[in-house]
Amino acid sequence: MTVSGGRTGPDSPCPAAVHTVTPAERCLPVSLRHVLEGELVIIKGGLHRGGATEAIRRETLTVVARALPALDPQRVGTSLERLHHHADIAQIAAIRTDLETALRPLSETVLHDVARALAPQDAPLYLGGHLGIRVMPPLQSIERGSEPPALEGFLTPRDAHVDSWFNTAVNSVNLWMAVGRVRRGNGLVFYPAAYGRNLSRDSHHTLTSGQHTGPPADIELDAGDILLFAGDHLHASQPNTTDETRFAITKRLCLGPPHYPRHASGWVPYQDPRLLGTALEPLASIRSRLTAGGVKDLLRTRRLRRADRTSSHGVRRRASG
Ligand SMILES: O=C(O)CCC(=O)C(=O)O
Ligand SMILES: [Fe+2]
Repeated sequence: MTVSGGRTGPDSPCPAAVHTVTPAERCLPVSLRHVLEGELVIIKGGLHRGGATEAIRRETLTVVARALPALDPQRVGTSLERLHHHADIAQIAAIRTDLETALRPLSETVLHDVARALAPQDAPLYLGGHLGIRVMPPLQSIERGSEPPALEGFLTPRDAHVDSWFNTAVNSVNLWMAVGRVRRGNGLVFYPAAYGRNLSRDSHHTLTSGQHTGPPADIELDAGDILLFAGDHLHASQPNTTDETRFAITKRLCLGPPHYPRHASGWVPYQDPRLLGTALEPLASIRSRLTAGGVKDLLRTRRLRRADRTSSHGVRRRASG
């Protein structure tokens, strides 16, 4: 693991507080309270537990083979990092979308496994429904103007932001799992000096310029490492200037019941895993639903359903009339 900073601006390199832990058989010695206080934690090889890294890569290769039937599987081999040599940006976008379905069960299993190994903490854990499949090809392999819109942070880089500006709880911890290796030039950067500060953003939910954030720190990971960070750490994708496609998966959990910011643009549920597999399972996400964000989301969904029904009625009437 390497942490370095000072890529831009006049600030001197900022040593991010990074703590590396090696997982023991059943337990991960990590304080999520410290993570929420700003510590960045790398669980070395955390995704290798139960063979998850290999299983994810295998499943991904199956999806790639299905999406690119003309491609000789030998040519991709096991090297997902070379995906951009075989597929253009539209094909990579389609593969990424397919992976959202193909990798969902495995990612859930990993989240539950990591959460079990992290317990006990000083508050119960709530597990997020979010799944981020982040496949980022080198920028130079993307023809200008051909990037699919609305995939910032998932296919193309996302500028500096904190996660609760989107749909995440303010007390959520991001499990950023490196499926392939992450190097300087294709990973994430953090602005540790900005943590906990009141930051302003634009309508695109990214940081407005001119605010003091201190120097960025970037982090290198080996395939299979899991980086834990507070979602409200200011962070950004590094535009991929390497010659490798970078692949990470994100899941999230909360320490204690989720708290949503008032001005979030969306909402995701978090489940109480203690209720899963019991008669109370239907109530597992109640703590997140009975919040202002959850109620707003319910009303929004109802409105959309009603609008959908009205327009399909209209279509039927028009069609039959
Ligand atoms: O992987 C990336 O480049 C963006 C990740 C991110 O913003 C997140 O996981 O919250
Ligand atoms: Fe983020």
